[in-house]
Amino acid sequence: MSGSSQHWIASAGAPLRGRVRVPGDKSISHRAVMLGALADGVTRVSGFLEGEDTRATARVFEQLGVLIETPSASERIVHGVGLHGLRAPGAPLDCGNAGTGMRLLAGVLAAQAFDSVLVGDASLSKRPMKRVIEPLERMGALIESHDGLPPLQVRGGRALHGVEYALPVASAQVKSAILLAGLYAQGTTRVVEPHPTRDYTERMLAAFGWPVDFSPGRAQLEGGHRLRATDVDVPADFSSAAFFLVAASVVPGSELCVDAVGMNPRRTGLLRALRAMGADIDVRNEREQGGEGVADLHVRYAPLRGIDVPVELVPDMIDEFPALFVAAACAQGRTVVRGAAELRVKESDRIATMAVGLRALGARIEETPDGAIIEGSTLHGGAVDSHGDHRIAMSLAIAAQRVGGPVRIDDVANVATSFPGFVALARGCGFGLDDAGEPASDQLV
Ligand SMILES: O=C(O)C1=C[C@@H](OP(=O)(O)O)[C@@H](O)[C@H](O)C1
Ligand SMILES: C=C(OP(=O)(O)O)C(=O)O
Repeated sequence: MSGSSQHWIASAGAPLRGRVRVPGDKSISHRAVMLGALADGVTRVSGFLEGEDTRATARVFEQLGVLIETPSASERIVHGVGLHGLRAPGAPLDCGNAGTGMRLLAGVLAAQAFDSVLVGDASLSKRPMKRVIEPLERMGALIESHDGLPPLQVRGGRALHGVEYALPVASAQVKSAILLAGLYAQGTTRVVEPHPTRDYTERMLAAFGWPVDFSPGRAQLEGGHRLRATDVDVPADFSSAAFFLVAASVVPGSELCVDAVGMNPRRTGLLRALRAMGADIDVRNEREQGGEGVADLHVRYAPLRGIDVPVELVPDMIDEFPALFVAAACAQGRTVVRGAAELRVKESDRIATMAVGLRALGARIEETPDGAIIEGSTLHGGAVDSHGDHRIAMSLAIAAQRVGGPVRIDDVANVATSFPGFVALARGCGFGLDDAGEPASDQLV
């Protein structure tokens, strides 16, 4: 996807107003397809994210012999084949741009009777996979890679055994890969994390009837049970809501409500950080949806001030740093981010791409190995590149709402991986944002 010629022209629009509903949670959508496929019975998923990442995961399970129906947009009916019912694929399994897809699938496939190959796009092909290969091999798996990078050749027919594994980095993807392999392992699989991470795999396994013992920072299960199909109602993705929370906080005169957002505490670190910066965000109408807390987030413009982002918040807002960097650039004073080296191995090196992008718009920002120091600045127009990273593209579009002149944002097609419909939703509430689309072939020189 990286290198697409699709670009946006963004500029300050109107104050942001109205109510928006962002698409379904990406993490939960991936897992709903995976567990639905491995369950006995039929799982109906509503609120499924129609993003390229989650569609890639659904296609992979179709290649593995699972029937997945799409009765309407954002709905899937997954005809589970049971834990041992997947079929050998006839071709490599393409995870697209999704680290979550590839890493969790590595855990599932390591335990199958057949060989498989996991591939991804140019960005995913540069992302570290040793972090899943190492613990899975300790469980008895055999996975070949290109020095820790995809493609992954996952060998089948291996008998797995449980392990106790202390994660070197806080990663829900690695934790989940180990737990999914643990479903097939002899004995107990136990994972301990350096900081608690999102617990969707644990919660969803429990909802599918698998006994899991978990609390923040640890999870444990035994092999040898069954998953029983259950319906999954996916809440709106906090990470997608984040762009609107920051945009309305930094555009004077804004007042916006983001409806029915998933509020899992392992996801809402940005809310705590923005409030510490002085943001005016009310959490209203808290309720449950499909076993997850959701709420309507009412946000009004407020002048922000810089903060030292507490290191313990980092895993709870890991995907929200590009947006936080924009809030920091629009704030009064200095914001310091540390303990976030993981940002360097996402869809792009998010510290470097945001530093280059914001600097091109006049921000004063200094990279550090594990974060950045950002001074509140007056932003101006310019040309920036998202490097094919969806969260960078959307964050720079927010920054553009605060500038005098237009901002050209290149390489934005990847936004469809996590947030299809972003441009229309953003324009609908006041963003100045034009989707310039792919140039016609006769315009290409
Ligand atoms: O488990 C998940 O669904 C995810 C975990 C996080 O990755 P890491 O596990 O690499 O931190 C996050 O960045 C990603 O967008 C989704
Ligand atoms: C890092 C992300 O996703 P993934 O790891 O699944 O590619 C993200 O969506 O910001």
